Amino acid sequence: MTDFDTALARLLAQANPLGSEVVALEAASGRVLATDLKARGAAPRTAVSAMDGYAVRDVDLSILPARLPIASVAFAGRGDLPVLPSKTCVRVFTGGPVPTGADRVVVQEEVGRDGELALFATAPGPGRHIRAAGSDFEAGDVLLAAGTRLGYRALVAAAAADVAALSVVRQPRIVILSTGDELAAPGQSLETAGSIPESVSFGVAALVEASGGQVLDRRRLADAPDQLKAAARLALDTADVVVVTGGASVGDKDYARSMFAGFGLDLIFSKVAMKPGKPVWFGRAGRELVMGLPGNPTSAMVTARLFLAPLIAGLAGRDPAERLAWRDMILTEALKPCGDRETFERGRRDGDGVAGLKVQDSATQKALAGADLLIRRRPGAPGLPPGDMVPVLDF
Ligand SMILES: Nc1nc2c(c(=O)[nH]1)N[C@H]1C(S)=C(S)[C@@H](COP(=O)(O)OP(=O)(O)OC[C@H]3O[C@@H](n4cnc5c(N)ncnc54)[C@H](O)[C@@H]3O)O[C@H]1N2
Ligand code: MOO
Repeated sequence: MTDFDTALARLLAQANPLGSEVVALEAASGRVLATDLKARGAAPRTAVSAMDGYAVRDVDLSILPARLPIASVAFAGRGDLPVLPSKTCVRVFTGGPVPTGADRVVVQEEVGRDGELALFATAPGPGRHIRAAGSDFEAGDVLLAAGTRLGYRALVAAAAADVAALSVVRQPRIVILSTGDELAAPGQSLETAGSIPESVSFGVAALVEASGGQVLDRRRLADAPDQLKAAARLALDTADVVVVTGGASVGDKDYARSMFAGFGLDLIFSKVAMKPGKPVWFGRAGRELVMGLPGNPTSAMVTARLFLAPLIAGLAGRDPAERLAWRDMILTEALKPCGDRETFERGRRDGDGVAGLKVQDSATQKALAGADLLIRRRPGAPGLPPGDMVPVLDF
């Protein structure tokens, strides 16, 4: 049996970004840049006005009041640079090009009008209201470095670089195989004696997607070795990571590992000294990674959260450590002593603190829904009173 930290270290050694691919900007949300993103052009390309008003030379306002004819109008989108003849002004709007020679834009609230004449009665304030060409960025500037996750703010910068497509880390493709004769599609289990709704793959798929992966396929499989082998072959042909649920333990029909044996499965760890989730295993079959999750739903989700989420994040080019951000939180209720296996107790937020759930059964599905935190407990740790600090992870 491998201890938890060793298993995690071995897993993280495999959690490296996959290759890159080019995607349209529209499809880039949440992806990770594979290369630096440089601006095609400067922003702004010419000096533009920051306000609606009148572009003027200071010398033309040296005697006040001043009356200046409006030489032309510059809305945002005007393609040529306006000319500012001496002793005139140019009517400008926010984002419109400011003529060369203009010292400032006087905001329109400070300017009167008499037909095509603009009337300047008072000295303008200190603001010039001009955004210089290239003041945001110059052509060729790196706007986003390789490794940047394209969240909603970064996407604005990416679009501003004036590119239509981006080189991003390839999204890991995942196939989930749920094994067990007893499994039925939700909505159909009551119709067959002995069957139960297959629940785990729904949680695993959502966790994979939240971690940056793409679920290609999800299959329910009976405990029939030939069928399992065929499904393993198909999954390895299409996926980067195959996740198998159930059949991880020592039962007579626990085939999860053996179904990959013919495809060169090399185990990286198998059985971890943790509770719940002891039967979790991880390996490589050729270029593909395979993870076996225990069938008990809470065990499956705890191990998926602790091992699968950082693995997918790392393959997707994200920092796996983001998915392992343990922090200390105050206990609001006492905790019992920990047994001899490292334990990931399910907890819930309780005000600013955390309380362990009453139900700690690894098969529970109802209590799982309310378990928003994991509390990490070292083997042999003593019971703890309310007020003590414990390490927690968002679950
Ligand atoms: N003699 C031993 N028995 C067991 C051991 C052991 O070490 N020695 N380990 C126990 C532990 S710990 C766990 S966890 C379970 C996990 O075993 P498996 O991975 O082989 O899981 P199954 O036997 O296939 O299923 C366990 C349980 O979960 C239900 N299940 C399975 N898949 C799903 C699914 N996709 N959706 C919903 N429910 C599922 C299944 O019906 C079983 O009730 O083994 C212990 N036994
Ligand atoms: O350790 Mo199992 O994964 O709890 O029931």
